[in-house]
Amino acid sequence: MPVTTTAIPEALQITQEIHQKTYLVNGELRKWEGETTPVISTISSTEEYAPTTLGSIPDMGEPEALEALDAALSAYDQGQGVWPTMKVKDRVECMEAFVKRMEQKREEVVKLLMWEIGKSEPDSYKEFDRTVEYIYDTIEDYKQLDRDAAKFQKHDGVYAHIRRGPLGVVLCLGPYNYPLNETFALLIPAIIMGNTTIFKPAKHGVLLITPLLEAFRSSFPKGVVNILFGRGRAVAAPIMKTGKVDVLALIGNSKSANALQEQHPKSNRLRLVLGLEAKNPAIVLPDADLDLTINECISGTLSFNGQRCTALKVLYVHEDIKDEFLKRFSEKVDSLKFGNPWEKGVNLTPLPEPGKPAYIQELLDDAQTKGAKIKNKKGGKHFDNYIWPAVLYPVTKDMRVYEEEQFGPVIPVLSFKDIEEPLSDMAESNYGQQVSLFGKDVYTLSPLIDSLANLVCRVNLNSSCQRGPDVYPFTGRKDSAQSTLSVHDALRSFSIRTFVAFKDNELNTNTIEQLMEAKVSNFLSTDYIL
Ligand SMILES: O=C[C@H](O)COP(=O)(O)O
Repeated sequence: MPVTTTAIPEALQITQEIHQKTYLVNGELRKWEGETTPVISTISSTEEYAPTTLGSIPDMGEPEALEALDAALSAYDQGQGVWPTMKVKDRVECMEAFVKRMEQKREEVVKLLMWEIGKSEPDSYKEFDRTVEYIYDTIEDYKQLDRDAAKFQKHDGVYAHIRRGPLGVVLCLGPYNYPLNETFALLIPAIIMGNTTIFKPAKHGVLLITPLLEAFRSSFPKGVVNILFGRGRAVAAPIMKTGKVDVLALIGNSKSANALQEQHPKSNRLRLVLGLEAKNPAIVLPDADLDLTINECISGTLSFNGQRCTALKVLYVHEDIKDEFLKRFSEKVDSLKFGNPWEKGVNLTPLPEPGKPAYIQELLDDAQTKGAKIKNKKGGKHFDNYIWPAVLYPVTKDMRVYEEEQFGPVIPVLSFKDIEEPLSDMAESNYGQQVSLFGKDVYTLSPLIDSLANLVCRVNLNSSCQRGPDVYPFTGRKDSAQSTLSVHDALRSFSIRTFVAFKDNELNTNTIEQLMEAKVSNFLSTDYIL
C-alpha cells in the first residue's frame, strides 16, 4: 500500500529532531552519543511493501538510569525539595505552561502517532486532544482538591487541616497503544501532586515523545521530569533494584509489572498504580437490538484493530439469535476498509508490532484445530503487516483465543442458552475490567446488571466497552488493575493524606491566625481559606 506523496516528507521532517537523539535528565536536554535502536514503522513508503525507518532512539542502560534516578531523588529531596514543597498555585502555573507548550506540538505528535503505531488520523487527533483535556481537567481537579482541603474539620475538640501530599519518586511506564493518553494519565497527576518522575516511553510510540521534551524541560524545575529511552530491562530494572522508587506506575501487562516489582528490595513500601490486561466480554441477549448491537460490537472489537485494553475480546451471543448475529456481524467485518492512517474513512490500519500477524495466525490455527471455524470470507487473510479480522465460532474454553488477551484483530464468539454460562465464565476469569450487555427487557437486565457489577468495574448497557470519558473511574478487579485512574482518582493514587491537628485552646487560636495571615505554607495558609 503506497503512501500519499505528502506524507513521507512531512514525517521525515519531524524525525530530523529525533535524529538529534536527545533525552531529558536533571533539567537538561542531553545529546546521546552511544548506541541507538532504529524505530521502524510497519507502514510502507514504497509501492512494493517494505517497512519504513522513521528514526532511532538512544539505547540507554544502567548509568543513565541511575543518573535520572539521582536527579529525581535530589529534586524530591525526601519531601524537602523545591517541587514537593512548592505552593499549589505555583505548581499549577508550571503545569499550565507545560500544556500550552504541548498544544503547539499537536501536528508533529499526531503525524508520529499515525506513522509509529498506525492510529487513524481522526483517532490520533482525538488522542492528542483528549490528553490535553485530561491535563486541563487534572489542573482544575487539583485546584478543587486544594479548595476542599481548606475546610477544617473538628472532632472531639481537635481541629484538623487535612491535605494531600506527594509520595516521592515515581517510575512511569506507558503502553504503545495510547502512548500519549494512557501514559500522561499516569505522569501528569504524579507530577502535579508534587512527586518527581522518571518516564520511559514504550517501544512503539516513542519518537512522538521527543517533540515534547523541550516543553517538559522548560515548564518544570530540574529533576521533576526525567525522560529516558531504551529497553525496560536495561533502564527500568536498575532503577527498581535500588529500592529508592516509591511508586511504580505502569499501564501494560502484568508480566512486566511483576518482573519490575520483584526487582524492588523493599516492595512492601512500593505503591503500585497499574492498568493491566482485560478480556472484556459482550453478552448479547435474545431481545437485543441487532443493528445497534452489531455496530457496537464492531467498534468494541475492532477499533484500533482491537489493540485496546478496553476492547471487547469475547462475544457471548444467545443461541436463539446466534445465526443471524454471526451472518450480519461477519458481513460487516468484511465490509470494513483497510488503509493507511491518514486515508479517509479507514477502519483498519497497519499493526505496529511486526510479530502480531504471526501471533494472530497461531491463535487461528489453534482454534481451528480444536473445532472453530472462521465465519467471515476475508477472515485471516494476510497482506503487508496485516491479517484481516477473523470471526471465530464456536469457541471453546480449551482454545488459546479464549484464554489469552489477543490484543488484535480476532473475534472469538461463544453461544449460550442460560445466562449462568457467561456469568460463571466471568467469575472464573482472571480479569474483571468491563462488560457490555445488550438487551431490552428491564426485568431481565436489572438483576443482571447487579450481578455483573460485582464481577467487573463497569457495566456498559447497549454500548461497547471504553475507558472514557476520562472523568469516570477507570479500574478493574482481579488481574486487570491496581488503583483507579479517573482524573479525580489519579490525584489520590499519587498522593497520601497528611494533616496538621491542633487542640482548641487559646494559644492555638492565636498561632493559627498568625499562620494563616503569613501565607507561607500550603498548610493553614491556603489561598482558599477565607
Ligand atoms: O487500552 C486501554 C485504553 O484505556 C482504552 O481507552 P479507550 O477505551 O478510550 O479506547
